Amino acid sequence: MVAWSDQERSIITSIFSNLDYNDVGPKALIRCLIVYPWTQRYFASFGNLYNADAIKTNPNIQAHGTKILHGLDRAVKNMDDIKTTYAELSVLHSEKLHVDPDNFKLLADCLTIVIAAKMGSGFTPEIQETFQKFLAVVVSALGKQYH
Ligand code: HEM
Repeated sequence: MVAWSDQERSIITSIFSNLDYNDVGPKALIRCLIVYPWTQRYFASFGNLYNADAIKTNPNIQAHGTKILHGLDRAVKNMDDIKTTYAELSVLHSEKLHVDPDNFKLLADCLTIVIAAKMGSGFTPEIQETFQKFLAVVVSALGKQYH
């Protein structure tokens, strides 16, 4: 089990409570699809992903980016049991969507970049340390049902 100090809990809660999910979620997913174009293959049913502009303005991508942030919100609210919280989501990504679990890390990195840009100098190394720990637990939990 992962242990969280009170300080780490308050850092994670405060980062997320200050985020606009409708802004940050789409930006992170858009960045992932442009920077790592092979991730586009999972979104074949989402319509036009022909170039960066098409990806940026695709309403299905925007909606899905927001959905991912709401997915992360569940981990924030269940920090002591992220593994169980994500068991079903892990099965979905593995068995139904066949998403290569390496991609979780790539999306997590894109999210870090978007949040760092938003927070500016407020995204101190200490804040990043806690945020990376949180994302590492999320990525590991999402990969748990792969075999
Ligand atoms: C931080 C990592 C991620 C989180 C928290 C997350 C969360 C979610 C959530 C909440 C859903 C909706 C599940 C449902 O409808 O019940 C979903 C669906 C999906 N995810 Fe992820 N996801 C992550 C990473 C990824 C990555 C890296 C990819 C592919 C590169 C991916 C591809 C998909 C696809 C294709 C769907 C189904 C979309 C649809 O057809 O509506 N996910 N994800």
